[in-house]
Amino acid sequence: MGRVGTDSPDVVRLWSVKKTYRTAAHEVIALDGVTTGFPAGTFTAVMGPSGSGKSTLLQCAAGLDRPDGGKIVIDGTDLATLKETALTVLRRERVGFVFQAFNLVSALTAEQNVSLPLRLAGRAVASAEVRAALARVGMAERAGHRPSRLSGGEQQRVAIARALITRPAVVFADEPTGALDIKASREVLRLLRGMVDDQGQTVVMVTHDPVAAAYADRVLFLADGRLVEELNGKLDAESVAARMTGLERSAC
Ligand SMILES: Nc1ncnc2c1ncn2[C@@H]1O[C@H](COP(=O)(O)OP(=O)(O)OP(=O)(O)O)[C@@H](O)[C@H]1O
Repeated sequence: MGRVGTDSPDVVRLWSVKKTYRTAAHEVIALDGVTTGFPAGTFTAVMGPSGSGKSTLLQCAAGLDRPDGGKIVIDGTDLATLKETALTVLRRERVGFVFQAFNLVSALTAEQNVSLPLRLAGRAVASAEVRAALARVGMAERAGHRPSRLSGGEQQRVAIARALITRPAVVFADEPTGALDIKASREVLRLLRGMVDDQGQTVVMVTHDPVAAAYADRVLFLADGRLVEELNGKLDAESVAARMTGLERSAC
């Protein structure tokens, strides 16, 4: 595998990443030369107007989609050096995903959903480990429930336990609170924040919500496929919202 130098503190790094979608009628430049890194143990939010390339950035950075230019390194491995099977293995073992729609398997209990990534990776499933993962997200009592018997917030907490069970190098979350009410959203954001603070997890989250973004250590702003600004340090929802409004106005 194409391991590269590990002197970078970034768990994921992108250099001049480009992605163009071509249809018969037209072509869209979704990412137009994005260079950035996601340092270990940090929480990054990605924001930007609709169509600015946020999901494409996340898909490429997570190895779910291939860019057509530039370079992406996850946990020391240059993704361009991996064939599809090796890329699938890297995603399964080194990357955790949390989606807006939870994406739990409806026929499986919470406990079975959380153990699924271990089974897929051919690893031994220790029931105590799975129970501990559910306990960390406050779902120990509901381990035997199927998703249909859980609220949206509870399903997302199970999805977070599932994302963490393989001890991934990085967790990518695409609008993880997009389908939740305010209370459930806050619980999910507190969990993501806690994963970073308590376990040194690296989290990258796409969101439209300035309140959600303010839980992060840093906010990247995309416009027309380019990184146009970054906020760091002590973030508050008002300043994130003000920056977003500025970007949306200039996108009109
Ligand atoms: N599979 C695809 N085929 C063609 N064009 C696409 C495809 N996926 C995305 N695009 C286009 O690429 C651009 C970036 O899309 P992307 O979904 O990454 O933006 P986004 O910032 O996540 O948007 P939103 O906030 O609305 O989800 C948009 O113009 C979109 O229409």
